[in-house]
Amino acid sequence: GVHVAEKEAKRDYQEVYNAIATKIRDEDEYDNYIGYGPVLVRLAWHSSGTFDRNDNSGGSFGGTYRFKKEMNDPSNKGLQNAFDFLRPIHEQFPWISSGDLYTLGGVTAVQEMMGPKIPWRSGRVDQPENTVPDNGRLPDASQGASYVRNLFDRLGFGDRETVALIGAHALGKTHYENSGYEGPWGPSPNVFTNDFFVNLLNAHWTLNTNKKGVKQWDNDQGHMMLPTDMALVKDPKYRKLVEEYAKDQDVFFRDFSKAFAKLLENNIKFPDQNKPHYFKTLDEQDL
Ligand code: HEM
Ligand SMILES: Cc1cnc2ccccc2c1N
Repeated sequence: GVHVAEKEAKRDYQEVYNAIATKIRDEDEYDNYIGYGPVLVRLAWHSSGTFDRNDNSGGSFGGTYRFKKEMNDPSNKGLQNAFDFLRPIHEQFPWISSGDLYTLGGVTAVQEMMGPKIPWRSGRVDQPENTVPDNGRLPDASQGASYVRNLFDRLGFGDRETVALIGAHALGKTHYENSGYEGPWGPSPNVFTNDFFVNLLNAHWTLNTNKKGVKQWDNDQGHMMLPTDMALVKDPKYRKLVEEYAKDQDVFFRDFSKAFAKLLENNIKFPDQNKPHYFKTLDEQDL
């Protein structure tokens, strides 16, 4: 059922943001100098993407990613790097819940990679191991548009929100050892832009079977797209949205911010007194 967030305690969440942001800035060598930003965004998404609106199960509230059943979900391969990155932050701020930490990690990463401000509320409460949702709720990259539409409908999202959210694939890369997909990263692996949409529309894509026997789309500049990425330009309704975001990065940023905040808060009711935080970036604080 829907969880009720606990009333916000007198805590300095900007301090936690700054600790995460400083660590992202310092540890820049991870993944061939992409850094930890993208994998932190993916952890926030995967810890929230287990939500099912049909029975109000899953979602970020209980921080259940910390249990091995969820951590070992094949869809979560590679996220251990984000979990290990956040461990010393959790030791420094033991009062923060796992769910708040995983989602705050994603918000910090988006903003420090020059993405839009993401409003964030605290109050998630760790839940016990017997509340871990079943594996298999996170999306399969080999599928087409109708699968994507159904999966994001289960998460409570329409077409606009779905296309905006998948725009996060401008960040980071795929890794053979995690998902069986491989590709040198996109044009801006650690800077949040609308490049994913521009790339989708402008490059010449060919479908190949990679050395792991997995089908993926490759282009002449060495970038790749997943089948579910390509579905966004094959489906006429999705394609309209891809064109809109490729033309106007500000509209993409506005829609992404709303959808990402909603994703991180699915299945949670927040008390009115828990106002959304709009965190300052390190640059904005001259740190
Ligand atoms: C149809 C929906 C989606 C599918 C099938 C999908 C699938 C994948 C796959 C297969 C990878 C590569 C993982 C690896 O090999 O390390 C990946 C990476 C990533 N995904 Fe998605 N994803 C989806 C939606 C999203 C959404 C909604 C977000 C965030 C809002 C997101 C953020 C990321 C990021 C940031 C990475 C890069 C991680 C890294 O560089 O380590 N994805 N995704
Ligand atoms: C350019 C591009 C396309 N698709 C992706 C899917 C997952 C992760 C990264 C991606 C990426 N950089």
